[in-house]
Amino acid sequence: MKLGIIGAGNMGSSILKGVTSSNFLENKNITIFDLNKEKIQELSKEYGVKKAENENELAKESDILILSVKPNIIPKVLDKIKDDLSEKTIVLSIAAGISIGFIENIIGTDKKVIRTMPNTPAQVMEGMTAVSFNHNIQENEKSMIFKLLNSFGKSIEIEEKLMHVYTGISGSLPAYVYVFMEALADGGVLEGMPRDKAYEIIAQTVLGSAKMMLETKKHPGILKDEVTSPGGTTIAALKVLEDGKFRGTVMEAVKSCTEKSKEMAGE
Ligand SMILES: NC(=O)C1=CN([C@@H]2O[C@H](COP(=O)(O)OP(=O)(O)OC[C@H]3O[C@@H](n4cnc5c(N)ncnc54)[C@H](OP(=O)(O)O)[C@@H]3O)[C@@H](O)[C@H]2O)C=CC1
Ligand SMILES: O=C(O)[C@@H]1CCC=N1
Repeated sequence: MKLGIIGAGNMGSSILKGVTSSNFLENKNITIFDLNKEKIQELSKEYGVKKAENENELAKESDILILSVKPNIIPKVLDKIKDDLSEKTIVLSIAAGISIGFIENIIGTDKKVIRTMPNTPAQVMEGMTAVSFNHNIQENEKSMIFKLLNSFGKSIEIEEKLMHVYTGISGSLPAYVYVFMEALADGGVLEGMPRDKAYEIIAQTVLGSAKMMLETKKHPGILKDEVTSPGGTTIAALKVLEDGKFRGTVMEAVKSCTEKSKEMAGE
């Protein structure tokens, strides 16, 4: 099985890092292509993967071809490679706001097309990826794709129409979490905590909080109540967050992200 990755930017290289750290397939069976020759030279050396000379060469030799270029570049890439794809090639897009139908319109409805929405924690094998399949994907191919996606984290099949909101609660979420963590560190610095210590403390606390929710399966409200002593420190902080419309602001952010994804798709 040969895996090709077109576009080795933030997300493409995160997937590359995750897949090569797993035992999904041997690194020599992975080939990458990016317009930036220096970047692919470095990545191919770092991960022991092959590099293609161009998109066409990669499309011809890949069984699964991951498209990880910006959404506005997708039509150009598809146009270029459409004659290099066989009916067996699985084209897997990670582009925000690019539908399965849009891809089929360019390469043909007889082709195998998968739409996904991963996230950058893939590079530490803690990614979360949503997936929707077109009707040409067989059950055994679905299993293989889940193995691929699970090699760098977890994955879930969703209805394609939910991809927009999924982007709002997962694809883009790492950025909101990092802004929250940076703001927490600023608060710590304001109160005299050295910044490097603050980042370490906050990252471990966010990791532990997420792990607790996954492992205990308790409602987040219950986990919150377990931290919140009557008349204590936590409720004093939560009151400030509520006064600042924390929850409403987060909900608006998810809505705005979802709407942007729909706008990019022309919906
Ligand atoms: N970043 C993220 O967290 C996530 C991104 N995505 C999706 O992933 C895709 C890529 O995003 P991201 O990695 O952030 O973007 P980047 O700009 O970091 O990466 C895209 C890469 O593709 C290269 N490129 C441009 N044209 C071509 C081409 N014709 N052939 C090969 N490579 C090309 C770019 O080179 P150059 O810079 O020289 O143009 C760049 O290195 C997008 O569609 C986005 O919606 C999905 C989930 C999460
Ligand atoms: O910001 C973006 O458009 C991409 C999609 C999800 C995360 N990054």
